[in-house]
Amino acid sequence: MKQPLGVILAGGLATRMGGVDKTLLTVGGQSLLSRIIDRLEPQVAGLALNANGDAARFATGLPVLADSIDGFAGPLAGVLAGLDWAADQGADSIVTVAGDTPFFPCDLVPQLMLATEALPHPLALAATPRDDQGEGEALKSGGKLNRHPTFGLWPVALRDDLRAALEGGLRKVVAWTDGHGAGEAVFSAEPFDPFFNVNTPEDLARAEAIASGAA
Ligand SMILES: Nc1nc2c(ncn2[C@@H]2O[C@H](COP(=O)(O)OP(=O)(O)OP(=O)(O)O)[C@@H](O)[C@H]2O)c(=O)[nH]1
Repeated sequence: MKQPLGVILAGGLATRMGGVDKTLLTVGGQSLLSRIIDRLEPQVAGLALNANGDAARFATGLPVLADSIDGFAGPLAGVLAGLDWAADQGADSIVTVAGDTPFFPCDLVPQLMLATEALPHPLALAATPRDDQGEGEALKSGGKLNRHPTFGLWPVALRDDLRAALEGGLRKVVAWTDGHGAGEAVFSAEPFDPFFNVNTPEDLARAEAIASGAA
């Protein structure tokens, strides 16, 4: 399988953060966007940012992909924008990461690719053990997992299916991935959940503490 392209999802409204661009917030003196680029770039064949509105505000040099589905249809709209871009590039798949999640695993992409080896499509979501059970228990096959719908591997071959689903009103990511037999790549949630994301000012303070080694 070819190395996927990477797409950073930053197309949401960030209402809990007062409508600011969360990717431009800084943690440890570095913007979330720059942290995410540093972590994702070595794992993918090329990168783009999914965001709506004026693209110039990001000033990263990355292509900025706007949603093609009207009315803030959620992260799947960003996945679709990424798949359309990837099709133009002649790529087979993309990996998405959320633009408000600065500590995602450095082996995200290879683990997602491994999780789809025996599947008809390169389609998988990242997951971590649920909080209410021990890590060892959850990592055993059949353990209960939290899936992270913005961290996935998505096949270009399913983009027309995804567009039709979105145009039909589908918004829930796992409803679509479950319908296509998506795999799961399971990551440790210790010492903290690597998919912890910054939704509120309190989350930003926690991210600062993690980055400084205090949490
Ligand atoms: N392209 C796109 N991405 C979205 C949309 N809504 C949310 N996202 C992205 O999906 C991820 C999870 O988003 P949410 O936490 O639901 O929304 P948010 O905008 O981050 O924050 P809230 O408005 O406070 O819920 C983030 O990476 C968002 O940028 C959308 O309508 N379009």
